[in-house]
Amino acid sequence: MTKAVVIVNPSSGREEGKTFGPKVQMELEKLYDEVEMKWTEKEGDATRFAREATRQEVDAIYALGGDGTVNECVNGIATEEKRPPFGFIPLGTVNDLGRVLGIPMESEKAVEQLTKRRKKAIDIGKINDTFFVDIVAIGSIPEAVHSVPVEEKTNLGPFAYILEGLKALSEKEAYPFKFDIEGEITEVDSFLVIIALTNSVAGIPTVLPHASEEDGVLHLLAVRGENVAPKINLVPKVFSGKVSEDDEVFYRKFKEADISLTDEKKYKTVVTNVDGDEGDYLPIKLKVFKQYLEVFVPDIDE
Ligand SMILES: Nc1ncnc2c1ncn2[C@@H]1O[C@H](COP(=O)(O)OP(=O)(O)OP(=O)(O)O)[C@@H](O)[C@H]1O
Repeated sequence: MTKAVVIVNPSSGREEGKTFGPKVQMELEKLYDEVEMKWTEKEGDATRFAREATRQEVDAIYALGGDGTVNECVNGIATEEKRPPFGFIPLGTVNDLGRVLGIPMESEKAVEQLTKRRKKAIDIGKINDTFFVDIVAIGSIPEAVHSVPVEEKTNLGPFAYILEGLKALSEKEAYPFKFDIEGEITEVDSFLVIIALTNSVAGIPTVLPHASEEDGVLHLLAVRGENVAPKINLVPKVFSGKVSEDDEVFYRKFKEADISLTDEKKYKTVVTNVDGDEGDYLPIKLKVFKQYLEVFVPDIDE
């Protein structure tokens, strides 16, 4: 007797969960004896459902939702010793992990692919006590993202973040970061720090061309500079992946790191963005868990 649990956030993206939920159920019933649908109502539901299902030792957990829902489900699974494979249909605006794994962005196609799949073990990261699957971002650009209205996100997709970020650049200053990367201390003034697991940032697959979802390291990129305005020309370079050529960018890969500020009084003012949603304030501890989670990806050879 095999069982899968499907966690649906009906509010994600363009609210397609309601339409696609039953289609996903029908498709997965070809693979599992029982498919249980769980509909989220509020923050925390997806984590709770995923943890309950993991403890029941179900054969697979699936999510239908945006990056926030995927993050919540992974947080429910990752704390447990025996972890079922995880699949998802991206319904949000950015869907970095979905892009990296080759999951179709068109929900109809992604549903069709559900039965033509293989498993792949991917890295996940941890910031303080929370797991993440994609990215931690800190600075003026990610802070601006927190104020992007939901409608703008839904209509413009990833560009909403970039537009909002560029607006913020003219007004904001950099923060005095202190990176403790496996014992090496570096102080960098920066308005944008990205810690990524994959090569896709804000839906753009070229930002960290050498990063891969299974390389067992976190990739940190910080744009150097005290004042934001003179650095504005660096942003297109960052987003076209030409970052390593520039002395004005600090880049390291690592397994564990602490990020704080040289000025402790500013700690409570600098908040992180974790997989697209607001996360902890600085200081933070980061760690990677190599090939820790099995995910379903489309099997293109089949
Ligand atoms: N039934 C619900 N109604 C409203 N909000 C919900 C419901 N269920 C869960 N939520 C909240 O919705 C949040 C955002 O969901 P999610 O990230 O999946 O969609 P999104 O914001 O449209 O996508 P993206 O993050 O890619 O932009 C979740 O973190 C959760 O707190």
